[in-house]
Amino acid sequence: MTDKLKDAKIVFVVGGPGSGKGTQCEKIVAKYGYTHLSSGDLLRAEVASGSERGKQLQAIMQKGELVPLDTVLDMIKEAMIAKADVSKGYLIDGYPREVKQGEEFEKKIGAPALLLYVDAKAETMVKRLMKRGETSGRADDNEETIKKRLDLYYKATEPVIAYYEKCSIVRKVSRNTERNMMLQSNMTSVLSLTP
Ligand SMILES: Nc1nc2c(ncn2[C@@H]2O[C@H](COP(=O)(O)OP(=O)(O)OP(=O)(O)O)[C@@H](O)[C@H]2O)c(=O)[nH]1
Ligand SMILES: Nc1ccn([C@H]2C[C@H](O)[C@@H](COP(=O)(O)OP(=O)(O)O)O2)c(=O)n1
Ligand SMILES: [Mg+2]
Repeated sequence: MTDKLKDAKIVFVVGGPGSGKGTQCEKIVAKYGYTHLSSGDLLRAEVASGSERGKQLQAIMQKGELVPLDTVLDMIKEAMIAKADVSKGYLIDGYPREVKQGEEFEKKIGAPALLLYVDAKAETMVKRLMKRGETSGRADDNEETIKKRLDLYYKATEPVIAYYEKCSIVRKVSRNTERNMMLQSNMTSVLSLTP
């Protein structure tokens, strides 16, 4: 089964909540035709289905916590396989959330070619999420949960970036300033929204 993904080009997209991961991924899809898989979107789709598993997931996400590793990984793998015949590569948005998740992904699916690090200041992220919360209908776009998501990001997810820096696959795009600070690859040169 995993054979289908043997030569898949994989890009992890990592950044804090509201840093703009989803927004940047859309731009890459438009330019490079990659398949965008947002782990958060996959989880929200499961919640929307009304399944028993979805109900459990909703409770976890509403608290700003992480859902169990295996659940997310299985969903991502399933979605990747479904697109394997047509995909030029995959943008895995919002995963890994902790070093362990990255290790498991590599064991069960494969190694990433690149990690795109979408960087934004905490203040910027909070402001954007509060604004998005006015219309998103997302149960976790509220002040209290945003704070928990941020704390968890700094504690669990930032170490993921340091982990992959060791193998020099991290490309950073800064969403704090008007212009992109770092345009280190073809991939990031398409990332040009104003903050
Ligand atoms: N002004 C400005 N707003 C942006 C930019 N990128 C994203 N946003 C807005 O910020 C909010 C968060 O962006 P998303 O792309 O949803 O961020 P995300 O990192 O996917 O966030 P999660 O879905 O919480 O993981 C959205 O309302 C976007 O419209 C940017 O470069 N400039
Ligand atoms: N790999 C993942 C991705 C998302 N989640 C859960 C926890 C997150 O707060 C929610 C929403 O994820 P999403 O990536 O859409 O949003 P944030 O970056 O947290 O704002 O889903 C998870 O537990 N594990
Ligand atoms: Mg998103």
